Amino acid sequence: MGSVGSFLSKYFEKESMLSLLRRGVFRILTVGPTPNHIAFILDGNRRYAQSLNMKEGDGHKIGFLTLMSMLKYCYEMGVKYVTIYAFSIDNFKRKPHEVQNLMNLMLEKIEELLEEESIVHNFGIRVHFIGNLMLLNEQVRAAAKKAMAATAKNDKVVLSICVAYTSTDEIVHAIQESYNEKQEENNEPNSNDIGVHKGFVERNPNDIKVTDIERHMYSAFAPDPDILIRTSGETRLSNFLLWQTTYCHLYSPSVLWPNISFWHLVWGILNYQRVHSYLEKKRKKTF
Ligand SMILES: CC(C)=CCC/C(C)=C/CC/C(C)=C/COP(=O)(O)OP(=O)(O)O
Repeated sequence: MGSVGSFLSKYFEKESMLSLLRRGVFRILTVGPTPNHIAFILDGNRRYAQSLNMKEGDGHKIGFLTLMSMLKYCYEMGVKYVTIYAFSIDNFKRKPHEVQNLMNLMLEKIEELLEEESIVHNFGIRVHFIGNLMLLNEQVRAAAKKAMAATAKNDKVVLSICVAYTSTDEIVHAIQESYNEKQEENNEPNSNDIGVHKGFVERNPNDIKVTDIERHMYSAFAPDPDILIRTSGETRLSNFLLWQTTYCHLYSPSVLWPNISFWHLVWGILNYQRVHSYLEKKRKKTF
């Protein structure tokens, strides 16, 4: 009992030291511009498991624990929005048993997120599931809806979990919704006049504008991400937030997702701060 007690006190001592160190680092970082929204592509979970001769699914389980730490770091430092790519529509093409295992893991973890001691309660997180939720099985869809409803009143920070998501699907969905809206507004079910234009010259009030499409994006409630972190050294966007990342800083450390650490996040933020004023000028089109 004594040794368990001393192990626990050493553990908590180390944890509070680390938390103190993190707070010190965040203090320094907040001298510069801090990101409001960070998006993550959690790449490399299977490769991590393979490299350690583990079962494939164990890589994803460890990946989930890594995600919990990363969320804690982000919210502790004042990031308001975090968006993660948890499962793309293309991932449905994986072997059926792998898709099933990932869905089971998702279900288990969504339920865990709603428990009393979870990170969701500790940080007052509002959870959004983003994507074509109709492609999910009944159980996962119901769990996702339950999590959204249970956290709907949380207003401190936001976690958007992209599942059954691709950016092109989101854009097509938003255009379709914009089109339906225009038809309703004009009460012209067969109007052939509705077009899409890029927003400079207003040709026709029936035209779908960029702002219409933006209002109908699944992610319309969040500002565009400031930083996108994709692990495993991949520099592709893989159909993730294509519409929202024009002025986003992309950081792709070579580390596999389960090995990403606090220091990678710090490095990503420092790099973002280095290019921040340039990105802002581009965003505001001041040169
Ligand atoms: C409820 C909730 C938030 C759950 C999230 C669980 C989680 C960690 C999902 C990651 C899924 C995924 C397909 C990651 C990419 O790694 P990969 O499988 O493509 O690995 P690879 O890049 O090595 O092939």
